[in-house]
Amino acid sequence: MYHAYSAQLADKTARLQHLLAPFAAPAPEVFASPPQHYRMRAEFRIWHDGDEICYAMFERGQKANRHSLIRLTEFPAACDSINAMMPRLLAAVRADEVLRERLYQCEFLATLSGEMLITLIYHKKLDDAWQAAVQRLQDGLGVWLIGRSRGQKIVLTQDFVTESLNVCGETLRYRQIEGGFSQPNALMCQEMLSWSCACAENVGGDLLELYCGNGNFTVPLSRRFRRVLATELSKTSVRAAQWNLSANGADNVDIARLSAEELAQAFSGSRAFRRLAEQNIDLHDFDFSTVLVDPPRAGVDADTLRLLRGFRHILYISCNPHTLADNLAQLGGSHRVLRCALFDQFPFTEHIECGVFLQSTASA
Ligand SMILES: C[S@@+](CC[C@H](N)C(=O)[O-])C[C@H]1O[C@@H](n2cnc3c(N)ncnc32)[C@H](O)[C@@H]1O
Repeated sequence: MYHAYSAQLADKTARLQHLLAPFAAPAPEVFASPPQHYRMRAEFRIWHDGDEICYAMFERGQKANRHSLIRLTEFPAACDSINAMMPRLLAAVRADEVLRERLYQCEFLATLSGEMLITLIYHKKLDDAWQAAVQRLQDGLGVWLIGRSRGQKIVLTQDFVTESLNVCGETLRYRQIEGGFSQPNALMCQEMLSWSCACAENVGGDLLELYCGNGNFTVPLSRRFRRVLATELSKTSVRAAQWNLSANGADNVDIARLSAEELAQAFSGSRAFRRLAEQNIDLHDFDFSTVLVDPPRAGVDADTLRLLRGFRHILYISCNPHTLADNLAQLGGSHRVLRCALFDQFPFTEHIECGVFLQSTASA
């Protein structure tokens, strides 16, 4: 297993180096994951065969349909606590017709801090009988449960877990809300946060952050800048970020619900946003030295890239090195790569998560 893992990581490293070669990037700093039991999130379809049920998943690389569903009893990529909970949940649901009937999907969200949230998704209306049964299930399993069906979301106790991450020797607490984005590999997440903090050490000035999610990077980076303006599109994530900033004493951060595209418009002055004015956020009050972006797989759009060009430093976290390379090419030499890192978020998959730290060639 160890040998196979090293070989796949070496292959990913070579692929990343090849993609970043046109930008004279230094050799990547490589962060290895545990090869198994690294995922804090997992979701499964529920396979029904008469009164019998089991977990199922679509075969990797196949079209998602009934024929590509494979049944499974364990999921080695998921963390130990999810694997331990899988048979207990299944046995309890199997034994109760109200819980079992028309159960379609089940989603696990676990933390290093030992909490777990499970969402049960149904193709039926969730009534009082279901609610009584699921309350017994929650009491028996000692996890938080949520039921979902078309137009229904029933939260028994809470719809979040609280994670504890160690970043540069500091323990940070993060609320992760069901349905909001959180980094799936918590150990790699700690490495990404610590690496980003090391890049930002001694940079000074203010930080602009786009795609901030639940404030994952915002919290530790706020310690390394005078002020931070963080923006994000998803309401759920902004709600989580507000809690996370406050719980970790990050009181030098303004957070606004704006898309990256809207923020670029606000900067260019082509559009004014009431959401900024209502929070007394004036872009002129900041002295931005650095911009952090952590976009979805599609990368950064053209208008936002134009905005990025004006910053002395860019910290770019990417879940898709192909769009990262496209974006670096579009920057057209305005910045050079000072540091580069590979975080093996998803061992034994094609997926490469990486980061680059850029400095403006004008300020070099
Ligand atoms: C890869 S996640 C990163 C989140 C966060 N940095 C973290 O580490 O958890 C990308 C985030 O971008 C947000 N997002 C997607 N499209 C966006 C857009 N056009 N503008 C701003 N945020 C967007 C998503 O809601 C998600 O939270």
